[in-house]
Amino acid sequence: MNVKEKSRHQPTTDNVVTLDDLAKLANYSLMDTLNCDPDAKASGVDHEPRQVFTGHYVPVKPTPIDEPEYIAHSKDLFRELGFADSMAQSTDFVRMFSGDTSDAPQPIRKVGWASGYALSIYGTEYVQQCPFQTGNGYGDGRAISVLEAVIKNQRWEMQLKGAGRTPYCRGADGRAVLRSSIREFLAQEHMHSLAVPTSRSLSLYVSKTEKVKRPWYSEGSRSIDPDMLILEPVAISTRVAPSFIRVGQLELFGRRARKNKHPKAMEELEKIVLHLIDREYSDAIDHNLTTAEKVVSLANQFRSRLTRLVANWVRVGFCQGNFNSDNCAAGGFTLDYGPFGFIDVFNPQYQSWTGGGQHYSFLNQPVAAQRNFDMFCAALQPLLASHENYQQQLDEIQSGFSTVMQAHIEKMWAAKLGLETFDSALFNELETLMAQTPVDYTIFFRELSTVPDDIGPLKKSFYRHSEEIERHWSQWLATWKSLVSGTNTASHHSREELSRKMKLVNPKYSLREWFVVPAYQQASKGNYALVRELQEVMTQPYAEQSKDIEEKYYRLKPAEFFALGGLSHYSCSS
Ligand SMILES: Nc1ncnc2c1ncn2[C@@H]1O[C@H](COP(=O)(O)OP(=O)(O)OP(=O)(O)O)[C@@H](O)[C@H]1O
Ligand SMILES: [Mg+2]
Repeated sequence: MNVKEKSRHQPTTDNVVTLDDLAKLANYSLMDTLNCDPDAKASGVDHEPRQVFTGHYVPVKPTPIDEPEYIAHSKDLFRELGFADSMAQSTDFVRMFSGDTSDAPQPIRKVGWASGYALSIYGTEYVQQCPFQTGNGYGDGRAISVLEAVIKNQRWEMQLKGAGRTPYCRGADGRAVLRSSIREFLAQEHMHSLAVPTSRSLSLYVSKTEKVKRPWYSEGSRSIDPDMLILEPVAISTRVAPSFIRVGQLELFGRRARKNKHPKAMEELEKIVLHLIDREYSDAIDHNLTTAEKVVSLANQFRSRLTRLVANWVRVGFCQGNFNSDNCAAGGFTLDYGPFGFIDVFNPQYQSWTGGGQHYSFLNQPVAAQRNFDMFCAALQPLLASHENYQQQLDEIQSGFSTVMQAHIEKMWAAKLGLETFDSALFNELETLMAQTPVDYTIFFRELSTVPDDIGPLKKSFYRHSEEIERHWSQWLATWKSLVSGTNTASHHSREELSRKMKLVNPKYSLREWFVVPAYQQASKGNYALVRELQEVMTQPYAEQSKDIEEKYYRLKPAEFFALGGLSHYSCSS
C-alpha cells in the first residue's frame, strides 16, 4: 500500500526520438492472432452503425481531427518508454496521434481496430443499449487502437479516443470533446502517480477548427440535467495499456458461447481469454497449464487485482461513477475516466455522475466490483463446461470475493490510519464523524498524517464547526493516539516515522473537479497553462510542493461551488 515518492528528472536514454523509431517497435499481435470480423472491409472505411456478429475486432480507419494542435503529452510515460519529449510535437507524430495514419511509416498500419463488447449494469445483462437490440452493435464507438509495440520488453497497445465513428458508434459522432479529453488525460496520469493501476495518457491534441455540439450546463446552473447545447472543440487523446480487454468484452464472447450463437463461438471465447492472459497475466499464470487450469488461475488473479484496485480507489477518494462491466478492465486497472470524480466532502454516497445511480457511489464500489466479478466468472464458465472440478474451483473463487474485498478494504483503512490492524470500533466512529461534520476527505487524512497533538490541524478539513462535534473529535483523536502509540503499531516507530508512512498512503493533492473546470475552460480559448500546471501538480500528489501550490490546491471546496451543474455533478462527459 505504501507509495514511494518518485524521483523526478531521472536521467534517461531516449531510444525513440522519431516516429520512424517507434515504427520499428510495432508488433500487431492482436490483429494477427485474433479473429477479424468476416464482414469487415480491409480498407477500414467502416463508419456506419451495423451489427457485428462474429470476430474479435473490426479494422477501422481513424478519422483525423482538422488542424490538430498540441496540448500535452505525459512526460512521465514518455520517460518510462524511452521516448524523447520533442517527438510529441513533431509533425508526423502529431499527425498519427491526431488520427491521420495514412502517412505513418511502415510497418505501422494505416488501419486500426475497434472491438465489440457486451454490457452489464450492476450484474444485469443488457442488450437494449445496442441500436439493433441484439447486443451486436455495442462496443468501441469512438475508441480505435492504432498500434501495438514492444517497448523495453513490455507490450503496449495505443488507442485513440475520439478518432471518429466505428460500426459500434450507435449513430453518434465518434468524437470526444476537449473538456472530457482533458479530464481523462489528467486523471490517468494522476492515478498512476497515486500508485493506482490505470490506463496511461500518451498525448492530447485539439482541433483548432472542428467543433461538435454537446448538452451542457449554463453558467451558474444548479439543474441536475444539462439545460443547453454548447459547441465544443474536438480532441483526440491517446491512452496506453497492455490491453484494453474489458469484462464486457469477455461477456460478449461468453454469452455467444453459452447460447451457441455461431459455430466458432466457443473458439472465440477461448481465444480472447488466452489473449487476455498473455497480455495481462503472463507473469502470473504458467504457460504450460491447460486452458481449464488457466481459466481458474485467471479468475483468482483477477479477483486479487480487482479487490486491490477498488480498495485503492477508496484510499485516494476516487469514484468511478459508471462501473458497468464495459468500463471494468479485465487487467484489473482503472479504465474510462468519463463519469469519475474525486471526492471533496466525505459522503459514503458520493456520486458526481448524474446518470450513475447510488449503486456506483463511493463506498458501494466494492459491491459494484463484485457484480462485475460475477459477470466475469459467468463469461468464463462455458470454458469449464466439461470440467466439474474446475467449475467448482471457479465457484469458490467467485463466492470468496466479498471476503477478500473486505480484507483489502480493512487493510486500506488501517494503512490510512497508520495502524497495523483494522479497528472496527475506531473506524465506525470515524466514518460517522467524517460524514456528520462533514470533513474534506483528502485534507482530513493528510492532516491526521501529521500526527497532531490536538484537533487543531484536523479542523482545516471541517466544512462546518460546532463545539459538540469538536468534543467528539477530541475524544476520537485521543483513542486513535492511544492505538497508534500502543500495541496496534508493530514497530515502535517515532512520530516522524509514523507521519512519513501515513503521508505515503494519504495524498496531499487530488484532482478535484473544480480544479479541472477552469483548466478546460481556458484551454477551449487556446490557453493551456492551467492544464500543464495541473499536470505538474497532480503527478506528485504525495509531495508537499511549494507554498503557492499548497494555497491554491490544498483547500476546502468553496461554498459557491456546491450544487453547481458541470462542477459538483455532471451528465455523461462525452
Ligand atoms: N461521441 C460518441 N461517438 C460514438 N460512440 C460513443 C460516443 N460517446 C460514447 N460512445 C460509446 O458509448 C458507449 C458508452 O460510453 P462511455 O462513456 O462508457 O465510454 P467512453 O467514455 O466513450 O469510452 P471508454 O469506455 O472507451 O473510455 C461506449 O461504447 C462508447 O464507445
Ligand atoms: Mg466506457
